[in-house]
Amino acid sequence: MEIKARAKVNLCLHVVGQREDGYHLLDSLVVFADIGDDISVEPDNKFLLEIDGPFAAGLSNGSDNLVLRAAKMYENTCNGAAIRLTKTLPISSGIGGGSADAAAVLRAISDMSGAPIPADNGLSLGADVPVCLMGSACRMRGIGGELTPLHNIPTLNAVLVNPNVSVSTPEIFRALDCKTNPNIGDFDGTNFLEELKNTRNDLQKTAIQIEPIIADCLASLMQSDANFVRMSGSGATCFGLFDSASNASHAAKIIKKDHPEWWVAPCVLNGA
Ligand SMILES: C[C@](O)(CO)[C@H](O)COP(=O)(O)OP(=O)(O)OC[C@H]1O[C@@H](n2ccc(N)nc2=O)[C@H](O)[C@@H]1O
Ligand SMILES: Nc1ncnc2c1ncn2[C@@H]1O[C@H](COP(=O)(O)OP(=O)(O)OP(=O)(O)O)[C@@H](O)[C@H]1O
Repeated sequence: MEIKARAKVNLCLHVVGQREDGYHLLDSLVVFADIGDDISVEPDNKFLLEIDGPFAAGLSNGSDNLVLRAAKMYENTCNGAAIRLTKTLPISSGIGGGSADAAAVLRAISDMSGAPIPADNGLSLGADVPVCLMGSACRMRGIGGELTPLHNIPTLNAVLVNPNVSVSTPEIFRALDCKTNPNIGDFDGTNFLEELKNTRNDLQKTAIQIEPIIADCLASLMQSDANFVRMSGSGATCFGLFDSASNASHAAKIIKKDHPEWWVAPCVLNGA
């Protein structure tokens, strides 16, 4: 079974509170790209993981890999699975690569073996796993597990830019100076870009303080005539939105030419 573990983009991410256990309460609009990691899953008598692809070197195939942690949630309901992960998304980059991989494996083993998806929808593996299991535009609240589907978000031509710098999600949350920001408010998508401009990524300022190169990514997207730019998740990946696929592709070529060491990916967000 072959599955695409699609990149997640937080169009906005408001930090609206903090629980006693330290986890933050979020209010986020999440969409998915048509690009991601590739995963193949076949039945086996034990759980095995092989990794290849451009970002394979940053990961071990040991028991800490989210793919194996997801697979082992089926230890009592499935004999095993041989899994291949082709890692094309940068690691610790704010586009949920690890969570998308985990969600894809939860789905694949459930389909393959008939075992039900775990009751917490993978939340114990990572706050982004439930939204990645949903795999379509959602408003995400709570610590990540409260999901409401969104039907009025348009299909978006985008460019994702990562400066090849890993960002630690806990470090960014810890360094926030305000953890009680306002919620998103009403968002029905009828005047999408205008409504989006009234939202925020409350992690962006802190992420730029820790990794100033994120500001360069945002600036390069602005200079290539994006209609809107912002950082996704805890960074460092930034996205720009464009009028057309050809404008996005043109912008991606220019940014890559100026910054050959960056990961630059034109894509479609919230496509069919
Ligand atoms: C920033 C987001 O990507 C937004 O979509 C997610 O909230 C993070 O999702 P994730 O990487 O799957 O996060 P996890 O692996 O569950 O958490 C990593 C760390 O981020 C912090 N964390 C995460 C989610 C959350 N709601 N509050 C937090 O404070 C915690 O310190 C946690 O130990
Ligand atoms: N299969 C995997 N793919 C990516 N990262 C993994 C995987 N398994 C474990 N990890 C670990 O999980 C951590 C975060 O990975 P991930 O790439 O999902 O971060 P992220 O893109 O910042 O996600 P988010 O947007 O959810 O914060 C890293 O420390 C990484 O080493």
